[in-house]
Amino acid sequence: MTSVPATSALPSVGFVGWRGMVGSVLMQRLQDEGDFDRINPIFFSTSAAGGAPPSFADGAGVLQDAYDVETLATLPIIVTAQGGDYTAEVHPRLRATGWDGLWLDAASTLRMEEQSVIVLDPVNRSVIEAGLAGGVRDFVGGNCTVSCMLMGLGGLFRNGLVEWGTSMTYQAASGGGARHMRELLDQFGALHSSVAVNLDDPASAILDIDRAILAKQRHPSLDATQFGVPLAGSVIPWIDADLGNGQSKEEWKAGAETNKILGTETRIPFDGLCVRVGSMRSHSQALTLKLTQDLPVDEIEAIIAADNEWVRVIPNTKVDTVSGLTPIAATGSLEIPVGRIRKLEMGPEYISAFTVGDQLLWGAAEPLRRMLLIATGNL
Ligand SMILES: NC(=O)C1=CN([C@@H]2O[C@H](COP(=O)(O)OP(=O)(O)OC[C@H]3O[C@@H](n4cnc5c(N)ncnc54)[C@H](OP(=O)(O)O)[C@@H]3O)[C@@H](O)[C@H]2O)C=CC1
Ligand SMILES: N[C@@H](CC(=O)OP(=O)(O)O)C(=O)O
Repeated sequence: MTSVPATSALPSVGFVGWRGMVGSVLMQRLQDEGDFDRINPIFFSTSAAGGAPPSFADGAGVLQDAYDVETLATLPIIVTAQGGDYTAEVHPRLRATGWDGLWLDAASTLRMEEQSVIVLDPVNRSVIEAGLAGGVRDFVGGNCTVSCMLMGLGGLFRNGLVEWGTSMTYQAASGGGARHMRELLDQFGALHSSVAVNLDDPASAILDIDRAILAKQRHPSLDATQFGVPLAGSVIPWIDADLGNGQSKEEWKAGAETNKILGTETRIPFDGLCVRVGSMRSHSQALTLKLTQDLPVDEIEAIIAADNEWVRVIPNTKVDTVSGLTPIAATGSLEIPVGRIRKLEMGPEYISAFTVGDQLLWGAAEPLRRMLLIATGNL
């Protein structure tokens, strides 16, 4: 066991996975909001124990070994964005030592365990409070697509207005992590390079360019290690594991997690298709909802807009939609735009909606950051 510097009266919080995609965004949010002034951070690493702490953490000690459960067990709170394999390996060993600290996690491993709560406090603060009061010690961020959807459309769900729903997602490369983003950019670069000369010549034939791009996309030299197949200039209509029943795990999470977060007594059927697209960051989704009532569109919009301070209803016009309802518009912002709200031909209770959310903010880092604040009495 390594001794952890106990330099302050502030609660000590161990951070694992702070340099990954979710971890980096979490670190940025903690800095932006001055949250490091409220805690004593201890940084862990799975790959560089003994190394220098991150440059933003003034006075923090050297990196601790993220697999050393004795050291982890000295802390009252651990926040991890390291990933599911890490959680599966370390969490049971740590609990087996008798540790009863709070484990805050971005990975899906523990989400559906009976003794865990999925955190999204603007939507389920009461579930979180009940969990804390009832002795729950594992608090897990939800699936990014589910959390962003509920931040946008929670008003309809929480008012009992959704009979069932289906979502068709357009999920960004960053959903896979830091290495996936790099791979997508490398692919774009390689594709561009393969036709750069022709592109510079306005007289070149577009079909020649098209053929050359397709040849490059299909060529084994185009690195697709992370996604398995090329994503640049394509889409991949499968995300996460194959459950063997025709459904992907990402699709299963939509129904399972939505209902767990909401704490529904009667399950709301929610299902759809999850698709990886070549956007960099922010997940989009097109929704069809069957409402329990025939409400006018302006009333539906008002219910959505009133649910929390981050949701923004985008008027259903072309000009507002193309400027305000895209990953480029949503990225880097905590605002969740919801638009394309209209009645569908199937009947007056059927509506469409489209929403985009920065899946690294409300979809991952922000619910964990806020749970840390709740746990330390700061929210
Ligand atoms: N990406 C997303 O949108 C979302 C992810 N999640 C979940 O959060 C967890 C973490 O995901 P994510 O942050 O995307 O994963 P990343 O792959 O970006 O990071 C995970 C770990 O990989 C290690 N790593 C190795 N090489 C690199 C590198 N070049 N750059 C950065 N880190 C590297 C780091 O560990 P070390 O420093 O110890 O070497 C890091 O903590 C997963 O369980 C994921 O399912 C949840 C919601 C959304
Ligand atoms: N699966 C999501 C990101 C993610 O990590 O989800 P989860 O935390 O549910 O495994 C995506 O690839 O876009």
